[in-house]
Amino acid sequence: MGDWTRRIPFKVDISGIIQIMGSALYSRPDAAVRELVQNSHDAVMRRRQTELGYQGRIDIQQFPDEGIIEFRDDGYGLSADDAEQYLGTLGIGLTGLLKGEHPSSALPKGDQQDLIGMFGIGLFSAFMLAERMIVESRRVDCDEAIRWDAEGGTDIELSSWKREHPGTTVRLVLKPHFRRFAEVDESIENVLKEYTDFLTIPIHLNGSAARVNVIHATWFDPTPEPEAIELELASYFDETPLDVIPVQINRPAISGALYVSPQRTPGFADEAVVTATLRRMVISRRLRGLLPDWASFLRGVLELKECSPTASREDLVRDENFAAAALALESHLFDHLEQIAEQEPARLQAILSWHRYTFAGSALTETRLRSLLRRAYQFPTSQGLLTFDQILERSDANPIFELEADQVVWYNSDRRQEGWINSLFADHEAPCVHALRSFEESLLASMVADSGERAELRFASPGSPGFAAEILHLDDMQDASPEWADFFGDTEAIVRVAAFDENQPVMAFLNERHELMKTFEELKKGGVVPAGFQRLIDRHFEQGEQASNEVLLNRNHRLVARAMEQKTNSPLASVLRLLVVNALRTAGASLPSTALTQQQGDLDWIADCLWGQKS
Ligand SMILES: Nc1ncnc2c1ncn2[C@@H]1O[C@H](COP(=O)(O)OP(=O)(O)OP(=O)(O)O)[C@@H](O)[C@H]1O
Repeated sequence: MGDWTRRIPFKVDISGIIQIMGSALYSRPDAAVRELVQNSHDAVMRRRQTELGYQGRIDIQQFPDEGIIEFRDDGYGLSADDAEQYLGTLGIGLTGLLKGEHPSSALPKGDQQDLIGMFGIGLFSAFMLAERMIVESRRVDCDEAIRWDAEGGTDIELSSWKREHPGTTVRLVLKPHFRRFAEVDESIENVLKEYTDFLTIPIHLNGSAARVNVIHATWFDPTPEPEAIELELASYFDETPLDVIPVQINRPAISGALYVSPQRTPGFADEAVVTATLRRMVISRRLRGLLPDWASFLRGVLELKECSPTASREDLVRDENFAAAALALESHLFDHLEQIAEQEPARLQAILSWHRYTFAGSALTETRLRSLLRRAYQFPTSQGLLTFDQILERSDANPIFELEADQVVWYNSDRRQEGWINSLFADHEAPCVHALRSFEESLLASMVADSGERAELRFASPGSPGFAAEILHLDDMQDASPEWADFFGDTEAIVRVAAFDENQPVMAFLNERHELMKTFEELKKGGVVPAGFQRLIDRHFEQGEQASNEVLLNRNHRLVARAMEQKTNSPLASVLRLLVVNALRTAGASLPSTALTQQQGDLDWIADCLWGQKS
């Protein structure tokens, strides 16, 4: 056989496609209810555009005995041609053409923007629930009505029909295992509440005078009352907003409202969850990825006019319009928060303290958030709660001691030292920040780094430059000699000597990193350390700062002075070591077991010297 070429057309297996539409495109069978309501909505909207004073309504009627459910509207209706062209053509709907979504559309894109449909496939979702679908319709400008009758995949029967008023009735003869949609009110009510609450067209179930979709959705109005938004959000989401953020963005067009949830989210790995609507039809109640990661405490409803739904209308397409909406929302949120930082700082502080961990954690990577937090996030300090800007203002470095830094920010990270550090800083203009909660130390470090090269963060401990001179007013501090350092070795503390208040022999300073390391070692002894925990610890120590407790011996104290004049094997040296161990333990340090054994040895040695060796 020679070479050959043949042009073949793409082929479509209609019944196969309909089968897929009915089983795999939508994640839930009740999506068909939404699609049919949406078609009625569009028909009513079209008629509203042509007839002044016409309101329109949608009726859903269940016939439990027959296993039938009907969707009725008094909207624009269909002519015989419309029905032939659009009802049975997969992929083309008049709605999409009217909106200019389809390539063959004659209309400029942008007209008819109140209509929801666009793909020309939604009607077929009915075959998820139904084995047969009958559409009866009369177009507003036609005298004759039509009847369109189809079973999934077979030929469609189109015939003339009688109908008094314009509008459309879609009748579904349900598959046996979906008969509940004809029998149970709630099965329909729940779907309607989930998707259609915000539609402006009233929907009535089984002839009831009350509409099923009742939400006013003030937040979609062009100039809504803030109080009304707050009340409606509270009733819709069933929680009290801590702060309401109305959203009216023109480009890209987004409207709605967000609010700060009073629920503390478990961690900042969580995402904000918003209800997204398109032409007021709910697309998703858990839309992710739209709000910035740090805004996980936000909830709300947003109409995203320029975003596109996926074909199943269960999510939004992550395209450039979605990205633009996300960007605009982030900027809107910042503008809002920055505005309340200016106008109502107390309110912002209340929000920050409620969602402290989320804000502080996220501000580590978000510079704009961090600069907002500088003005609003309150750190506990030796002078009470202060924002970073207030801390920096009070932390001017003393030019006599500091050549390299304009500001020195002191911090303590160990809760047990809070009172002790406060007493040391009591007569200082500079506060000491107690960075006690997780992230606060890193947040503080990032804020100091943001303040320029001439701002420094220092640990409030004698090992830090300037601490002894500036804070303790000690200008003679020295390291203990190697012999003495070795003598105190088992305490694992760095020992220094200086002259201070003669009644206080020893000062002890805890180092939180050291203490953490000890806890970690204990854990290790007890068994395997979980990998995640190990990584956390490693990261914590990566910052590479010293990790030792510190002790200052007072050379003004009689006993210390005498002891240090002698050798380390003198009984007085052992007394001194007992004082050091005691000071560390009083401060809350965890000491190695060798130091505790040594304490017993020291006591025995002192007793031997006083009273002679035990016989
Ligand atoms: N109740 C109705 N009244 C008038 N026309 C209707 C009605 N239901 C369907 N149609 C017509 O049938 C077409 C196809 O409907 P279908 O639901 O398949 O697609 P669509 O609504 O256009 O788009 P999508 O797939 O995005 O929902 C519609 O565009 C509309 O012209």
